[in-house]
Amino acid sequence: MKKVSVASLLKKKQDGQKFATLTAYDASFAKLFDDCGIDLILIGDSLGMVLQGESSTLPVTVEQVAYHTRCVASSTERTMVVADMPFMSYATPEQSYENAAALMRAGANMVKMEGGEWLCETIQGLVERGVPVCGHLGLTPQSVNVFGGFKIQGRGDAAARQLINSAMELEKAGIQLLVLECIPAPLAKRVARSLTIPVIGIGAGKDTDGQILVMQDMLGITAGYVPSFSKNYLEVTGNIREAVKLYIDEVEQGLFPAAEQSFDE
Ligand SMILES: Nc1nc(=O)c2c([nH]1)NC[C@@H]1CN(c3ccc(C(=O)N[C@@H](CCC(=O)O)C(=O)O)cc3)CN21
Ligand SMILES: CC(C)C(=O)C(=O)O
Ligand SMILES: [Mg+2]
Repeated sequence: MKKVSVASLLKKKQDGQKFATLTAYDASFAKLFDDCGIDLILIGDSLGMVLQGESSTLPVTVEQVAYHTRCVASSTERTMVVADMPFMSYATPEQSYENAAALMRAGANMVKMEGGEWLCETIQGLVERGVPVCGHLGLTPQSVNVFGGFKIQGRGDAAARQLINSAMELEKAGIQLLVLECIPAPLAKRVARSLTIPVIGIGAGKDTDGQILVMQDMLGITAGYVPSFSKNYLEVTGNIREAVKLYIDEVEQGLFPAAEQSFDE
């Protein structure tokens, strides 16, 4: 089976075709998502919250993400595999090379890092050394202590301008995908239209090129807090495979996220 690549996601963007992605942390769900046609699986550092029961993503280590990346990569054929670089594992370019290498050796096709302009040198260095990079802007959960909680970002003209500038600088530095989390829908739409690369949203409205959800949220089995921008698809279908297929369908048709799962401003 032909593997999904950045080029195929870029083609979807250019053709105006939306795509669905999910987090996964183990072989069984990863295989199920791969079978259902999920284009990209993220081994998110959300695993600290949904697997370990922590109240933030900060305790997660590179070794833990590498372990779960191995679990996912070993059972997937078609889907792209992206691994989160955990908190403080990419504070300097040198540190990022070593830690990204561990995740790539574990089977990732790309690594994801949270942050703006300060990351540009790191991104350029990684790409030059053969590591594809996905950016992440908006509500970047590793900065929860700076934000003072999991709060919507990018509200107001100044914050919006700042986020658009950051996105353009990251693209120039070499990211091939960008995640936008928990920002007003109109801002996410502007960013997606301003960039050539595919933009994947979570709590960022329906006008990004792709969508991502934490798998436990879309199955309604999350221990702890469930963000308001998620939707329980298992409740609708009563069957996991059908839930995943319905999610893909709703994303492709532009039905998810609806207004109730988006922030206007
Ligand atoms: N289960 C789960 N789902 C996620 O989407 C997720 C995680 N865990 N862990 C890592 C991060 C943290 N995330 C979060 C967590 C909470 C909110 C939250 O409380 N959002 C409020 C908006 C707050 C505001 O209005 O400013 C919401 O209503 O959704 C958002 C993202 C997203 N990620
Ligand atoms: C919510 C997604 C984008 C993420 O970073 C994670 O699952 O850790
Ligand atoms: Mg993450």
